Amino acid sequence: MTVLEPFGARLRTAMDERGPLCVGIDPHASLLAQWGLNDDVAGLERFSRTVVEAVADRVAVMKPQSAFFERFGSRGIAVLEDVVRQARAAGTLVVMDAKRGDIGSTMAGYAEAYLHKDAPLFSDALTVSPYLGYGSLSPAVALARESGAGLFVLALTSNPEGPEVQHAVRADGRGVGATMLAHLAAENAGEEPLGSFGAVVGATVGDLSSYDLDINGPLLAPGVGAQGATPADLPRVFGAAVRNVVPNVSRGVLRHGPDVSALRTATERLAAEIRNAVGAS
Ligand SMILES: O=c1ccn([C@@H]2O[C@H](COP(=O)(O)O)[C@@H](O)[C@H]2O)c(=O)[nH]1
Repeated sequence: MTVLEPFGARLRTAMDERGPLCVGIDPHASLLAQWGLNDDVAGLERFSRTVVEAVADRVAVMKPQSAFFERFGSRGIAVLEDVVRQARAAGTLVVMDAKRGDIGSTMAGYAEAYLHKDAPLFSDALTVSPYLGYGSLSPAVALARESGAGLFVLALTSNPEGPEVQHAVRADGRGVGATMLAHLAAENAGEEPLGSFGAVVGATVGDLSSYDLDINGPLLAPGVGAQGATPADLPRVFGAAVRNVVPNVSRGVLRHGPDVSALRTATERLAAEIRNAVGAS
C-alpha cells in the first residue's frame, strides 16, 4: 500500500512548484446553463471533466464543492468519485469541500468516507465544521494523520453571516474563531515544513490584525473573485501569514468555460496575479 507523505508537506511542495492557487469545481446550475449544458448528470460530468482537463496539471489544489454533486443523488456522487480520481491522477491535490461536522461517533463515519485511503471519495483534505465543538473532530484528525491527509477547519468564513458565530466571545474573553485557530496551532506544533491541519479564513473578512494566524498550517482563503476579494487584497488581509495562504477561486475561473484554453488562460492570469501579490508582501 502506498504511504502518503503528510498533507502539509505535499501541499508545501505543490505550492512551491505551482503557486498557491486552488481552483474550485462548483457546477452551479447557472454555470451549466452558461456553458450550454443540461442541468443533469451528463451536464455535471462534462462540466467537471472539462475543468479537470483544463487545470489539474497546473494548479496546486482543486476543490470540488460536494453540494453541487450531491444534488444529483447517487449518480452525482459517482461523478464526484471520478472527478477526485482524475484530478489526483493529473497531479493536483484535492480538497473535498463537504464541510462535515457532527458528534464524534458520527464524525468517525465522515472521516472513513473521505479520509480512509481505500474510500471511493478519499481526498487529500476535507473541509470540516468545528461548531459542534473542536473536540468532536478528533476522529477526523486521527484518521487524517494515519492516512497522510489533512483537514481545513472553518474558522473565519468568507460569508457575511459568519461573524454572528465566529466573532462571539467566550467566557474566557477569547473569540470563537480565534479559539479554532489556537486549536489548529496546537495540532500542527513541531510539524515541518507545514502542518496538515488548516483553517478556512475568507479573503473577504477584512482586518485580521487581532488574530494569530501563525498556525503552522495552511489557510484556505475562499472569497477571491465572485465574492469580491482580489489577489491584491491577500497581503493586506493575511500579513506575514500570506505565505501559507491557499486562495480559492471557483466562479471567477469557471465563468470562462467551456473553452479549455480560455479556462487555462484565466487560471494562469489569476495565478500570476496571486504570485505577484504574495511575492510583494
Ligand atoms: O468560508 C467559506 C468556505 C467555503 N467557501 C466555498 O468556496 C467556494 C467559493 O466559490 P466562489 O465561486 O469563488 O465564490 C464555494 O464552493 C464555497 O462553498 C466559501 O465561499 N467560503
